[in-house]
Amino acid sequence: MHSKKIVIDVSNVSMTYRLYQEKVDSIKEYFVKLVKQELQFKEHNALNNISFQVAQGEIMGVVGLNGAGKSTLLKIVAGILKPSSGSINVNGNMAPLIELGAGFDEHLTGRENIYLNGSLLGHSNKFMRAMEPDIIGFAELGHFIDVPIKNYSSGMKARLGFSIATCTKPNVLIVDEVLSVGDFKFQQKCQARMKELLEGGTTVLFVSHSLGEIEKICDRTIWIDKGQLKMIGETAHVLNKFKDQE
Ligand SMILES: Nc1ncnc2c1ncn2[C@@H]1O[C@H](COP(=O)(O)OP(=O)(O)OP(=O)(O)O)[C@@H](O)[C@H]1O
Repeated sequence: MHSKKIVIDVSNVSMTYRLYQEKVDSIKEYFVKLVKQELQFKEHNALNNISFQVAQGEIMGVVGLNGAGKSTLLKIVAGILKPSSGSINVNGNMAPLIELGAGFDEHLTGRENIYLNGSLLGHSNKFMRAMEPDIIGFAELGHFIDVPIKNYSSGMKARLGFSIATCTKPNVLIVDEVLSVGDFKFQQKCQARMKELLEGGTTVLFVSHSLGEIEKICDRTIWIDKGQLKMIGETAHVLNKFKDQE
């Protein structure tokens, strides 16, 4: 393990959210209170000094009870959230399969959003033009591809998001419960595509509540408990301890 290249390096990461206590009735009132520093908030420590490394080709699972901090951790690794302290280093091109379609513009059509989302993922227009037929075909949106996204169901949005995020073979995949996207037929397609991506050395960080799924695919697993890294190690061992605690 130690001789392998480190692809994900998380070092002393902490995350504190501010939970505002007061109810403000308008944006104006919010800004007035903000400027006067009258907004009361409580701080919530969602992650506390987390450090771990994932080596090239390793599939790392993340387990923990509701609210433990798993999604926060994934969003930080994916660069969607900035940690309050600590650092993250990711080596390689990453496809975050979390909050699928979060970067979509509701007023643009599915086809236009392919280009928008592609550029957010760092792809050129020319590249996205080449990928467009495959993306549209996989998402199975039919004529809806030229309809503004605001008319899509949440499943349709997620299908397009998944299709765009996986149109290239990334070497780092960040996955949050993505296998529950869409209906069961689409889930099977997602699983097949995930399997393809996993073959051939992709490094993965994978959050799931399905311990069976984690056991099936993860080499090592991290257990997050109330924002703390409770345990990291070989999957079967960590899952046994995790189940014992519940
Ligand atoms: N934007 C936010 N603002 C304030 N608090 C937040 C925010 N996002 C998450 N939290 C809080 O941080 C903690 C960790 O949340 P997170 O979503 O990371 O947990 P999780 O382990 O992914 O949970 P679940 O299994 O339920 O999805 C929770 O207590 C949650 O309420």
